Amino acid sequence: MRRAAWGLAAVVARELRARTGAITGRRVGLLVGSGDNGGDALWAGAFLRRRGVAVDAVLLSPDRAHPAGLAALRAAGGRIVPRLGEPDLVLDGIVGISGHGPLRPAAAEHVAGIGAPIIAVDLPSGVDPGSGAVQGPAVRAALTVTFGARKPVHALAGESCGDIEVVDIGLELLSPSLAELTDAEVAARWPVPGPRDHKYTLGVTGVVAGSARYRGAAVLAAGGAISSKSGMVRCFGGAAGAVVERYPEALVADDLPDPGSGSSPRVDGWVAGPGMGTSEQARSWLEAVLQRDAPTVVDADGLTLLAADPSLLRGRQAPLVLTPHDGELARLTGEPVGDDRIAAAAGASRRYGATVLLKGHATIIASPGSAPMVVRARSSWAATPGTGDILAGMTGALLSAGLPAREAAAMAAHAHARAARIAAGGGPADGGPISASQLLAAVPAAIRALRSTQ
Ligand SMILES: NC(=O)C1=CN([C@@H]2O[C@H](COP(=O)(O)OP(=O)(O)OC[C@H]3O[C@@H](n4cnc5c(N)ncnc54)[C@H](OP(=O)(O)O)[C@@H]3O)[C@@H](O)[C@H]2O)[C@@H](O)CC1
Ligand SMILES: Nc1ncnc2c1ncn2[C@@H]1O[C@H](COP(=O)(O)OP(=O)(O)O)[C@@H](O)[C@H]1O
Repeated sequence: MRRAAWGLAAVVARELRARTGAITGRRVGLLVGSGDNGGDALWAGAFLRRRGVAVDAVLLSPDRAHPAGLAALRAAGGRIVPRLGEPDLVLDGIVGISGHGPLRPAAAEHVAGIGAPIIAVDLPSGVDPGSGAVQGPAVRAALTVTFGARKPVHALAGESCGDIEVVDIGLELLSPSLAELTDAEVAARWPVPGPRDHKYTLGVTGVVAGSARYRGAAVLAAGGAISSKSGMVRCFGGAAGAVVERYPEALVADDLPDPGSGSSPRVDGWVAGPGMGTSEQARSWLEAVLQRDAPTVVDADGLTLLAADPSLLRGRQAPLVLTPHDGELARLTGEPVGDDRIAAAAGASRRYGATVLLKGHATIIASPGSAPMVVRARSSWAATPGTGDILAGMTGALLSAGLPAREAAAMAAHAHARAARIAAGGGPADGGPISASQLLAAVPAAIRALRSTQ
């Protein structure tokens, strides 16, 4: 605990200097709960006293405050107070990762009275450690300091956690229960043509998308596939004309050829659903795609059709990726997504025997038999119509290149989020509004940026 608290105190001292220009003479308030999390805050307070910081602590359960931490703070000249005055920074040591439920009323009252930035110890108290859900009063931190490794809550509740800082405590940690690819890992797996490659060797992507009503969805899905890698893209459906107008490189047809006809063109991975509607025609196209022995992404209207008739998957063996938003996941499972998005995605994954990519600010990827993965968007500018159609195309392009379903989904979401940030012109100020077309135009730049990390 002392090693963790030492690291925590070092971060607090750094933040004090960055935010106020000094350490000595500044004021730090501690909100201290009954567990080890409170102990970390108390010990950190004791270390900060040695650097000339005035430290006041509110004990939310005075009888159960960590005895050694409390003794150390008192010995170092820290004060126990009924309320925090006007500190420069506050440490939230109310509850740690064994906490549950929103802040209790007394803690909530103290938190509501704080005007200073809050540094959360391990996680912002009141946020559910497993799901990241905020179901009542909770701390909203400027910075969260955690120990040893990030935990799922840090990805799932990014807005409550603020920036995340991991303090090394020299322990051999178990592998995280929620995996996340780094930029370099995505870049290393991205399909890149070599000297012996040609237009067929990186995989042909088939896109069944669009209708008279949703012409744009076909253009965006095809564009997502075309922009993600070299290799051929074939588009089928009621908006094929719109696709080829925008992308002369796409091979298009109004109908899906019968696989038994002999004239069926080669396709190594499919995308089915964006904008294709839920007509009888759309259903029969989805059925035809799902009967083929090639990896497939089902998105949008394809998910609605699948939810209405799961027997469309009968006999299917080839890899399948489903890319629902919350509404579509609810259709697939028959119940609302709820607060535990990992459990919801994992449940659908088991039910359909598929990799499920549940879209959102934290996108969850659940695959049968594997640890769930998360992709953090780090910006919310992608929340605009048509961006999901692009993601479906990108995922299909990676599947057709031969990547396993779970990796293809996580890599596509990772590059998609990067493209959104590039298009928004981010930086510390987070940029400004984008349309789906602008996100699509930034996909090659996102891949270049990822590859430059290698
Ligand atoms: N330019 C084009 O051509 C474009 C064409 N597009 C195409 O349009 C077709 C319809 O797609 P769609 O997703 O808009 O409608 P649909 O599946 O009926 O569900 C919508 C309902 O679900 C719910 N909902 C809950 N959570 C949600 C969430 N996180 N994100 C979104 N919705 C959420 C919400 O209900 P609520 O919870 O508000 O009651 C909402 O009313 C599809 O083929 C798509 O490809 C679009 O891509 C846009 C660009
Ligand atoms: N608040 C948000 N923050 C970050 N990304 C978001 C947010 N809301 C949606 N997205 C992303 O935008 C895309 C929206 O997809 P979707 O809902 O299918 O839209 P559409 O059907 O209009 O294409 C997904 O990639 C999703 O992860």
